[in-house]
Amino acid sequence: MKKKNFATLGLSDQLNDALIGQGYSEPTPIQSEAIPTILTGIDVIGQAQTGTGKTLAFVLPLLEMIDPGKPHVQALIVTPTRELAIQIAEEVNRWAPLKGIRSLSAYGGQDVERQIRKLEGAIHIIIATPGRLLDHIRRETVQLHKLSTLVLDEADQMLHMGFLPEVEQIISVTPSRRQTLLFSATMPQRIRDLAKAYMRQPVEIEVKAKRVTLDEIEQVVVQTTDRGKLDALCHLINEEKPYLAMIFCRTKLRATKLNQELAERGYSTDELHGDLSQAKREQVMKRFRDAKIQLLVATDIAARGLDVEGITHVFNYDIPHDAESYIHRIGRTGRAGQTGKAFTFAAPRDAMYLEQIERGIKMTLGKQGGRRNEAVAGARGLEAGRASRGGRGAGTGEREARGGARGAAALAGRGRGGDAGASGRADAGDWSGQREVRGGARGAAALAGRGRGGDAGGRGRSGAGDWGGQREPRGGARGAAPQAGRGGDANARGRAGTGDWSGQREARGGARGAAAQAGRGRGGDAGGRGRSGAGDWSGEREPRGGSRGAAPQAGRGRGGDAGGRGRSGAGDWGGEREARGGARGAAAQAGRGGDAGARGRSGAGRGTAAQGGRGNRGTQGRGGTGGRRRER
Ligand SMILES: Nc1ncnc2c1ncn2[C@@H]1O[C@H](COP(=O)(O)OP(=O)(O)OP(=O)(O)O)[C@@H](O)[C@H]1O
Repeated sequence: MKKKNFATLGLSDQLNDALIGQGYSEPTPIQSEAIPTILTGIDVIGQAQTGTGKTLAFVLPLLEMIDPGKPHVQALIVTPTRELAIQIAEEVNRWAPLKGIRSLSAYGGQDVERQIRKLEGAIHIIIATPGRLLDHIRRETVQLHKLSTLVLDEADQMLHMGFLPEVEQIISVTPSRRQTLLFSATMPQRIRDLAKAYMRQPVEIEVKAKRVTLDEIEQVVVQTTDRGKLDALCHLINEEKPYLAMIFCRTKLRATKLNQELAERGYSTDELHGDLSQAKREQVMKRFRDAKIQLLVATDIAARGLDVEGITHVFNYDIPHDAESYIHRIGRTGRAGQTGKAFTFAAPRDAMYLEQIERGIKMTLGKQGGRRNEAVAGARGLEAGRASRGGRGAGTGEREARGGARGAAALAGRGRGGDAGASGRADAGDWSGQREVRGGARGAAALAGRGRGGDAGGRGRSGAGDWGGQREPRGGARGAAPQAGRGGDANARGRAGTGDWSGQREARGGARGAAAQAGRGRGGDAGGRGRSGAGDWSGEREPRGGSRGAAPQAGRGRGGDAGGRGRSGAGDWGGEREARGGARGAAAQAGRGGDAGARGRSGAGRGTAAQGGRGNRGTQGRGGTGGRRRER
């Protein structure tokens, strides 16, 4: 069977080639279903889980349908927040110039005059928040009477009370024969019914999943008290050591206060909410995206749509008041096939909300006392392993070997990737950790075999993670594989060198930089090479972030885009204790890309150290896989 790519969905070779070049060799399920339907010109309500590629599902057909020869606004994308408008505008701008399409983003807090000046040339597509768009409509600086397609992203929120009047005003100045597209991860029935009043016989595309939330996100409720919350949060942060984390609060005031408290305790943190100036909002988002801050304390303003690579954890410091908010908040992690963890703090008086959330997501969440219940988590991992029959997980851990073999099996062999015709295979992660070797072989398999990497016909290979950690070598071989095999686009190779390390103390992040983005490639764009040398270092205490600098952007380009290579050297380092995160970089995104006919390969992380060779039998181990609010 011919492998699906974007051209088989009806997109031009030009866009298809560019997508492949950027590591998007295979459409996600929502893209496969929505793109051809949208191209026929009919109305669509599209629903799929968070982080599954809905943005490109509507952006790509829009770009295909716009005629750059016609000097008027043909497509409009409306989003609930400025951050989302900026993010989508960036996505549009990645591809629009290829087709000679000009776009404009219009959102509050930005200089109107500047926007108006930009509007003087022909603009084909506008990405906007409702308030600012209405401002332009009133000033008659934007005319929508020839609009062909209107997209409401996060449609359920846009049609909720807070936005509905503005959306109706916008709709009233567009042609009635326009195409209307609605997308969201959540679409309550009452909103669907309401939406139909603004649509013409819409086709409803819903990518069915077993659950509404992603399996890739481990969800835990932390039972606490209002007074105990801050300590419980800090305890979890210290224990979990997120790479990037989002912490959600109910109000702007509470977000500011929590941010201050965390800063006083020495955390790398900042806040995001609607009381900040636009310049500050943009600066915070940039610093967070660049991993210059580890924690982002936010209100629900940041709950929807934001796609920031590297968010490993979401903390609901204040419990969300409905299931939709919960789904979107936790959906900031576990995106595009990665794994993540979501902790929700619940005080006794939050019981009602918790019930509501559990009803909404149709599952009962695991509960913990103030401290994580190690045994429960450990057992869960093993259970998952058994159930999925992925690889094998030999765990001989003794205490708190939490998560243990989980990766080794949980998702092994499973993948999104590794689709039809491909073999999905992941070796197990052997480990014999003794204390808190948490995360263990996780990387070794967690996603290995999963897929995106090493898609049908391609190879996704990742070393296994053999290691015998002794004290808190957490994260261990994780990098060695998590996304390994992911990349390596058509005809390209996504390769990441290994992460050699012999960490000693808190050498956290380890070789991570060396590869974090390695092979990933924004860097080595079409025809080019993204290469970065290794990051040698031998930090001893808290050399956190490791060789990160050495490579962060290395090979970034989704792996070495079409025809190019994304390569990153290894990160050698020798820390001593808590060499956490270990070889992670060595592969974290390594190989991202590696699709059709390509190879995504990631070297292993040789662990020579005190903490055990976390690294992997790796080089060869095959993981593989075959393959309601207003804008604030
Ligand atoms: N075909 C693809 N192959 C690989 N990665 C993809 C593909 N399509 C999208 N992605 C990536 O997946 C990530 C999530 O996509 P996107 O932000 O569109 O998710 P979403 O479904 O809109 O999520 P949310 O519901 O949270 O808004 C992005 O980083 C995007 O670049």
